[in-house]
Amino acid sequence: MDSSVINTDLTAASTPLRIPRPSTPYQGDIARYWDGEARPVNLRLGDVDGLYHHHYGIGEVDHAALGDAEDGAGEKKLIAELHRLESAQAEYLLGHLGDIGRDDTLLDAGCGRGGSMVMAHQRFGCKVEGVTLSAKQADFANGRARELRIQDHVRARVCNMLATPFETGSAAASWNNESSMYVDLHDLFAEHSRVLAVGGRYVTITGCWNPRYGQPSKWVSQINAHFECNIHSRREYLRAMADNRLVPQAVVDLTPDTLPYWELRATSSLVTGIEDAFINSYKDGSFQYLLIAADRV
Ligand SMILES: C[S@@+](CC[C@H](N)C(=O)[O-])C[C@H]1O[C@@H](n2cnc3c(N)ncnc32)[C@H](O)[C@@H]1O
Ligand SMILES: CC(C)=CCC/C(C)=C/COP(=O)(O)OP(=O)(O)O
Ligand SMILES: [Mg+2]
Repeated sequence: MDSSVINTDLTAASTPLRIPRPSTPYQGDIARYWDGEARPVNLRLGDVDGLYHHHYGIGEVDHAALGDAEDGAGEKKLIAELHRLESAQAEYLLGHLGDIGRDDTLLDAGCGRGGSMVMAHQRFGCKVEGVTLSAKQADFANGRARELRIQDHVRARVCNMLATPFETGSAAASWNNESSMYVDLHDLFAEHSRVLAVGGRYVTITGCWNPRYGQPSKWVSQINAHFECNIHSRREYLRAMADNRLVPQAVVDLTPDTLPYWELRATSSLVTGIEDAFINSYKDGSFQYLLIAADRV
């Protein structure tokens, strides 16, 4: 059997999905990275309500909801608060997808453990197709969909987001939530542009380096090394979109909105060591947390 072939029948949810080989050695590294990922900062937050995210939070911290962090109850409240901010980030992204109907199909490019896919289905009642390089993540996301009995609407598959099996023009909207720093942006937006219907909406929330700073700062380099990713500049996003029939309708600098999340996270027992790089680079202006929503024209 050719293991590079992917099942392209989108209606056959119960058909076992054959796992494609990663296209490049780098993608093999990224698949292994996410297959092996089990950080408490992600799993314990997901355990709060069963929505498992691999992105960061936005919004004001509700200090009244936080107890004394020294005792166990305080730690639990802090985890719930970090999770609330991460879910608020996903809701904010979904709020930029436009009018989505129950019969529409959405694409989550780099879907992780599927938290945003579940939220999208719960919000719009539509189908959501996700792709990730990690078989462990896809299994996890599909397991959650089965537990929620929404497996006929929410499905993750192991697939390269630069070459998906989805039909041309089949998606009403698509997004990357903190997953575009693993791919070439021209290749990425060419594929979104192909899969999106004309008039469809593309949204990304991403960290990008700020061309006004000059070059990627040492903090940005540290984040790249930590996650084995390649953070692009804001300019690259806008240029690659323009080259692929994606016309920005909203560009929102979420940097001030994500800083409270990081400052709270830095006080928790779940720190991973990357907190200072985010806080310092957001504060020195070398790095930005951005939402871009674009129309496929
Ligand atoms: C930081 S996680 C974000 C997960 C998810 N978007 C979320 O918000 O929870 C990055 C994701 O991008 C995926 N990814 C990276 N490169 C990819 C590629 N070429 N094709 C498909 N998925 C990819 C990883 O497998 C991982 O699921
Ligand atoms: C904004 C940028 C540059 C993001 C890089 C991509 C990334 C690893 C996101 C968070 O994943 P995670 O939730 O698994 O990370 P953590 O364990 O730090 O919470
Ligand atoms: Mg996380």
